[in-house]
Amino acid sequence: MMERLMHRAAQPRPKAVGILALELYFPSQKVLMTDMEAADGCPGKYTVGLGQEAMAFCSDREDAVSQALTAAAALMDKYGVGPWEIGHLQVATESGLDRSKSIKSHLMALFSPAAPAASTAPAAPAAPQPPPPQPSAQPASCQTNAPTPTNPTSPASASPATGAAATPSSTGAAARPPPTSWGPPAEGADVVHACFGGTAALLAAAAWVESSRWDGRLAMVVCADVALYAPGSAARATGGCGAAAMLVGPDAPLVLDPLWYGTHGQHAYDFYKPLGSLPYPTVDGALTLSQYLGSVGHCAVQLAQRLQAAGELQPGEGLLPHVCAFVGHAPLNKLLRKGLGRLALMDELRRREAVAAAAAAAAVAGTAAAVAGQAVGAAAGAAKDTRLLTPAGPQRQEAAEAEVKAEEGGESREGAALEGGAAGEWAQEWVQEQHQGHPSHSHALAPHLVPRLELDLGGLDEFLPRPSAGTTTVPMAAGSGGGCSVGPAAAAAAAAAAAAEWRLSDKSLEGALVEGTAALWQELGEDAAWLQRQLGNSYTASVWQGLASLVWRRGDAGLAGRRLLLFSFGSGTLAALLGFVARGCSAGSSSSNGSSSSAAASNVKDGSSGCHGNGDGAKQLPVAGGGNGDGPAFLDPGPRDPRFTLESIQRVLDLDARLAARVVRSVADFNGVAAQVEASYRCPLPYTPVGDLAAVGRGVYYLAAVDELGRRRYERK
Ligand SMILES: CC(=O)CC(=O)SCCNC(=O)CCNC(=O)[C@H](O)C(C)(C)COP(=O)(O)OP(=O)(O)OC[C@H]1O[C@@H](n2cnc3c(N)ncnc32)[C@H](O)[C@@H]1OP(=O)(O)O
Repeated sequence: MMERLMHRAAQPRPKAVGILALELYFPSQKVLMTDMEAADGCPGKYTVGLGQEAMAFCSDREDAVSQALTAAAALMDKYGVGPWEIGHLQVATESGLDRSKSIKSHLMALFSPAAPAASTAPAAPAAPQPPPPQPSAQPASCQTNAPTPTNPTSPASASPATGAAATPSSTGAAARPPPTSWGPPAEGADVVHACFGGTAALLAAAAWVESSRWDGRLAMVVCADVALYAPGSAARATGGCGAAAMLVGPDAPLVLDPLWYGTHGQHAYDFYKPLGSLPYPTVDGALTLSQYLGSVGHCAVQLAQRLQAAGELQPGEGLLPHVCAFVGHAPLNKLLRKGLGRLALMDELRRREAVAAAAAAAAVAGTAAAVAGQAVGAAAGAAKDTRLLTPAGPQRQEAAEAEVKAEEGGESREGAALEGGAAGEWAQEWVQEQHQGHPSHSHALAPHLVPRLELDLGGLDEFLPRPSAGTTTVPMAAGSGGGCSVGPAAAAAAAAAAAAEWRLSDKSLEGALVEGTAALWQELGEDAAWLQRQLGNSYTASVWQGLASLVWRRGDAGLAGRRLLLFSFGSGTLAALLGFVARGCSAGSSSSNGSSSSAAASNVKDGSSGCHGNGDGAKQLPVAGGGNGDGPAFLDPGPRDPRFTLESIQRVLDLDARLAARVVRSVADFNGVAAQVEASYRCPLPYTPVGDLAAVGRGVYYLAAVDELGRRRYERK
């Protein structure tokens, strides 16, 4: 037994684990924000103030279960993936309908070896138990029905599942033949943590693929939610709904970079769903916003520290010049823009810290040589790569002078020692593997994106290092006044935490950051936010809708070889900044920077590669970062399964057509449908949904009935 385990441990581990395939589902109906503004008498508030265009909504025919079923089934259809290929299934939601029975258990109907499910009817019932007590008053829109037959097959469920939402094998690839025996993906379960659940599920799926328990199959992650807020509440216009399904496995076109990972967790009652008979959350709107933006800061600090410990980021170097896109959880578009502004602020803080630390060290050493060397080196690196928020006045002058001096002195940051630090040896291995032996990845990758910005950052200097070593006075969080004396390590941690939340409630700084990063937003944020603006919030699925939007708009040519930064947030609070590296088939990114590698070229002559269609069989390497010339090359041949490439994801998404097919409903219609959904939470059993089936597209799962024992039956149209 031990030998067998050791043998498995010695086998090569899966590489480049990440997202292989991505599919979305959003319902066919939407309400326009301009119409909601007119109805609420607040022109401009939802379109300009929140930055939204439209909100997707659904009737009581659809819920988190039906949407999860639709997205998962459509993914398998369109990518030609057989149920036997999936060995692990995670589901994320915050719109659960049952406190015990998981959504995953409903999805298992798709993995029956006997037959794929067109209907998810419950099996023959056990001896009926007395139904739980129900509210005596039956809402006007409730409809009772006769007890549901035990194993019904409706005409709809017998029809093939095709249509707008699910076109079988859109990638043109057939599912691999089933093995003689296979088991359903029993591993994995529902994950609940507000909107962060999808990311937690994705990380768990990736961890399974990377673990010694991996059986060689793929993992699937499904995120589904309905965001509906109480009528008349400030949050009403920030609803939405939808689902995302992803396949996770090795040799992915969107690789989860284990180094690019910064997290934050905190207890807060900003948004939650206490037990009750309504679908609405309890929201402290202002607190949700500060939790979100504070989490951006905390995650950025953590991520930068991790990268610096692994030698991937120099002191003073910012995160944003290393990424080609920013994708975020999007309750409202304006918040995403503020999030990007906050990231830019964190980069600026790092830059100033490095300048101040070097100056403090030089002051302590008291030598002119130290001033010329360390201070100038750090300042120059920072000034060169992180000009997101160019300081005003004397500091700007100082930074500019330092940059010039460094360039004159031929300072090279490539020579910086690689620190193992907390990231440890595995991190260095990853760096070596991915970056062809270049330990540092510190080129200014996207300096052309960096805007000049005049900002009053008064008070920021309080956070910067002082010449004295040892005991330090740590400034407290914004506006709190005095500080306290602590040791250096604790001081550093406290200063980092305080910096992450620096002037969080300052609306004028917030506005200035949004304005100052307007051009950066167009470059990094707009492509991902494009879809989210048109759908509204769909909680766990939101951030993956952003990723889909980015792939749809940029495709292989605009993403291959580049890194994107994804911010996931869930109230309560958990958050993460994650880096993905896009691996493509096109030579676009490499031809723009002129880099190639014969070693990598020989790797792709393998006929099984998903990236062999570029003429001479010798694929040019994509390059990390913005592709402006001198970034280190990734040493891999790109995705290997032709079903799973950036191009196939883009083709499957087909977002223009799907968005165009949606139907605009009036605010009155939306309110009527939402009232039915609310009523369905209080209806006695058995219950038949009242929502119009004509609004359910072909290939879409819907709720057919709820029986007298509360068992829900879904069918596919
Ligand atoms: C829910 C999750 O998914 C988890 C999270 O991420 S939590 C983070 C986001 N929180 C939520 O989505 C909670 C649900 N939503 C809400 O509670 C509320 O919609 C909200 C708190 C986001 C806003 O509610 P509000 O108090 O009515 O908004 P209010 O602050 O008055 O106006 C919003 C913006 O529109 C602007 N605005 C207001 N009226 C305007 C008008 N007529 N024209 C143009 N702009 C206008 C305001 O100036 C404000 O802009 P800034 O924030 O940039 O200053």
